[in-house]
Amino acid sequence: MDTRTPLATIVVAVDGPSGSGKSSVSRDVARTLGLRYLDTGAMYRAMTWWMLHNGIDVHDTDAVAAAADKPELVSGTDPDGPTIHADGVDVAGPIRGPEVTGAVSAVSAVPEVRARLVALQRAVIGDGGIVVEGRDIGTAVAPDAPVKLYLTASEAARAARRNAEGTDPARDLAATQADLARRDALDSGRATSPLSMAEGAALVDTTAMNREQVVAHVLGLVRDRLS
Ligand SMILES: Nc1ncnc2c1ncn2[C@@H]1O[C@H](COP(=O)(O)OP(=O)(O)OP(=O)(O)O)[C@@H](O)[C@H]1O
Ligand SMILES: Nc1ccn([C@H]2C[C@H](O)[C@@H](COP(=O)(O)O)O2)c(=O)n1
Repeated sequence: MDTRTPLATIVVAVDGPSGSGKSSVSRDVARTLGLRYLDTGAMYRAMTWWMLHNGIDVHDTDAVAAAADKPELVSGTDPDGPTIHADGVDVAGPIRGPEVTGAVSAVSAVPEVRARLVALQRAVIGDGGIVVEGRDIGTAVAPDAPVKLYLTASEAARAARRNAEGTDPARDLAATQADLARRDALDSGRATSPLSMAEGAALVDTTAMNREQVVAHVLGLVRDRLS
């Protein structure tokens, strides 16, 4: 069977733990190939921002479930400038703050939230031509994607990369590493669509690779599947 796919309809599914390089590598790959780019983590963060902004207790599963269909969430897919709006508000900045980061795993574990966002993600994917990154893209959102990747790196490497971003110079490496480990455990341990490597996915351990090397490797894997 010929499993090659035209570039215009390809779906590249990229999963992996926090800080493994999913967003940066996916954006570079999409930009290079002229594909769209979808950051599904930003959608879970925007949902979480909306819950906090509207006074919903993010640890009250019933309250989160009841509100899951309320926010209007719109994702822009230009890899040069991805956007995310909740009820018309540009939330790209606030969703990266500590309040949302601390609450997003709890909100993401609620099945009604996942069902809503998976439906939105599939609508954005449409006929393809896109790189989609998150935690469950190859396992749940687009299991038939022609290219499925699982990016990972050691916890120490991922923490060092996060700290090198310098957004919080006071933060020490051990605290960053502990936060990554906490979020990985919650994301891998939840009952619905836990973070795991999809069947047929290529494992890319980026611990000893720089960003350019990872992008070149991934571009090779994608080009192998193009018709
Ligand atoms: N191979 C690499 N070597 C060194 N630094 C890298 C590499 N890949 C990505 N980075 C850097 O590591 C940081 C984390 O990468 P990125 O945000 O892409 O990870 P992520 O998997 O999308 O994380 P999250 O799931 O938390 O959003 C960024 O500053 C990025 O530039
Ligand atoms: N497909 C996805 C994407 C993200 N999440 C959750 C789990 C993450 O901790 C959180 C934030 O994602 P990030 O911005 O760090 O990539 O969103 C998920 O459950 N499924």
